Amino acid sequence: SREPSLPPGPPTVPLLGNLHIFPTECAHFRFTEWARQYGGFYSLKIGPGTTVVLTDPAAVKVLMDQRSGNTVDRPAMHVADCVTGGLNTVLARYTENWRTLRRAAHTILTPQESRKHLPIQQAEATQLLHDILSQPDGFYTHIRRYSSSVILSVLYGKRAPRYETRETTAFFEAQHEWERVLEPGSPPPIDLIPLLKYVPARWAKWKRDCARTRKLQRDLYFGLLNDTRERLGRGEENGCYMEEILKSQEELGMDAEMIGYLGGVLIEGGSDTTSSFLQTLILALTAYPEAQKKAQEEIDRVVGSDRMPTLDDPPIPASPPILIPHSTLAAEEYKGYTIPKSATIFVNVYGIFHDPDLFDDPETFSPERSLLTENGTKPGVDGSDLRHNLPFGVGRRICPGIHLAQHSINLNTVNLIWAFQFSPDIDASGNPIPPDTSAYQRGMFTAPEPFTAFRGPLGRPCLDRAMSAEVCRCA
Ligand code: HEM
Repeated sequence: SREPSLPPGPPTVPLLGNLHIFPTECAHFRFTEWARQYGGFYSLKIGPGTTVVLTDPAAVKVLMDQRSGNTVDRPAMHVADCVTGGLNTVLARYTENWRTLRRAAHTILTPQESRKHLPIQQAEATQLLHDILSQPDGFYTHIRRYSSSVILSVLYGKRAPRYETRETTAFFEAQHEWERVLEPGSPPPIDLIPLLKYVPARWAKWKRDCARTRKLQRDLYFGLLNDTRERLGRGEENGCYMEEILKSQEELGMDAEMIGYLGGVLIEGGSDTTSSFLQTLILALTAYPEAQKKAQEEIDRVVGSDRMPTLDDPPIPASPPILIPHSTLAAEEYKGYTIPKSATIFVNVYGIFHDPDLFDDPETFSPERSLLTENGTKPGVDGSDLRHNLPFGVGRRICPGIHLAQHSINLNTVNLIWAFQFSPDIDASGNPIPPDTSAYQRGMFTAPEPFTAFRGPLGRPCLDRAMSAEVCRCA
């Protein structure tokens, strides 16, 4: 049962607590329903353990940003340790290894360093326009090619000129297996019943899945690292990030194992997040033609037809539904309640940005709301506890790739709206079939289900000129 010192939550049953009603897919919808019932700070009992869900910007600010020293940990995840030996920065506990990996990631991803990668992003963004123009139906995969090519170039100086490039397909294969391993409900509840760790592999499918995923990841991450090391040995530097890390390896206190996984987590962090945002953007533009029209008019006013957009043109925020869970290092007091040590904390970003008390008509895609007030809240409502970059995380765990990601997002958002008209499919009677904006793939790294969107180029003379050039397909 729920301890009296915990914030309220759904009624519990013996032994399981709330485990039997814990959502295993699209958790943000259920988390949001409960928030409307129990408030922005409520608890769930998962067996003997405690989970806290935050859907209140003030609670997020205090507990996750201001008291981040205590909420910086991640919950135990045995399967992640089996696959990466505790060296995946995103899922790692608050250990010395995490601090070392995080420091190293930070050195290349500062605002100044991120600006140096802009020429790569601009070149890849131009190829993205070219690819969509020449093969519109493939826009979904062209976007995935874009994001993995940017991160592979930044890290290893190696492009992915095609979606079928060896490293890209190897990455998507490994990522697919990784997502299956991490999918809630896919492995048995090992973190709740640690005895399950000792079941022999021949009876534990999850162990065989972990071993296969580990091999796929290591083949790719250490293969890329070895290529870089060998290139350095031949004196053929190309100025990529992993060269810097290899050169300052001792100073950073990293061994080869850590460097391999650092590269891996940055490929993972930099690929599907960025592409999911851009796919979501196209989904929203297709479903909300009025919003698309307004954005095009604004871009026409600022950019026009004679030049392509640049990064100084307008920005837009991104939004994953729930942040990666955090965990407490010690008990934490808030509003008269006590969150115990080792409690799991979810920040329900979806629930916050869909709160009708904070936002007018929150279900509607309406970017212009951000022009009315700083965080897009209703006029007269205090939105000062919100942060526009909340979708990138909180406290000491905030996404280190935020600047690189913002450049990709801003550049491609403006490019896509400037260059194309996205519109829904048409049925047999000629009526538009609006895409389902809530159809998202299940799993930890969510993205819209593939959808169709007719798109026509907007007749930009300078786009035509740029597109008539040959696109370099070399790596
Ligand atoms: C639209 C793009 C992106 C979004 C929305 C995004 C979002 C996030 C979020 C929500 C977290 C968890 C923060 C938390 O626990 O509070 C995170 C962590 C992380 N991200 Fe990103 N990210 C993006 C792009 C990138 C890029 C481009 C990179 C690498 C170049 C990257 C690398 C990482 C890493 C390494 C972590 C783990 C941080 C840690 O746990 O210490 N991300 N990201």
